[in-house]
Amino acid sequence: MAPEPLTRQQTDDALAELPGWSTDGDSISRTYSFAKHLPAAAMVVHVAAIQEELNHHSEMSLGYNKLSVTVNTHSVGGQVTAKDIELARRIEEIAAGHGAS
Ligand SMILES: C[C@H](O)[C@H](O)[C@H]1CNC2=NC(N)=NC(=O)C2=N1
Repeated sequence: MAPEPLTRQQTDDALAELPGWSTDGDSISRTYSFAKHLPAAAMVVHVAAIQEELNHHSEMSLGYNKLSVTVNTHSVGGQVTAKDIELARRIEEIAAGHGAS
């Protein structure tokens, strides 16, 4: 069953518990910074593994020492759902271990 889209208020409330994450109303995103490139690249692989586990996938953009993650739920036409919040929480759990800030 497709997840229900969150209201903007529900999204804002959820993001209040996820510092650094923001929304434009259509997706949620965060950019992480690293001391150098390889830790950023390693986090991409770790996030990809989590995404496969959840069967929910973000857009990731890797720079020299930055990783940007943006996610919404395709199955409801590109809106924010609890699946996106769950993925963000899971990414937050591993971020510090990769030296991300
Ligand atoms: C068939 C498969 O379950 C779907 O395509 C999954 C895969 N990953 C997904 N990721 C995201 N972000 N939204 C989806 O609706 C989605 N659906």
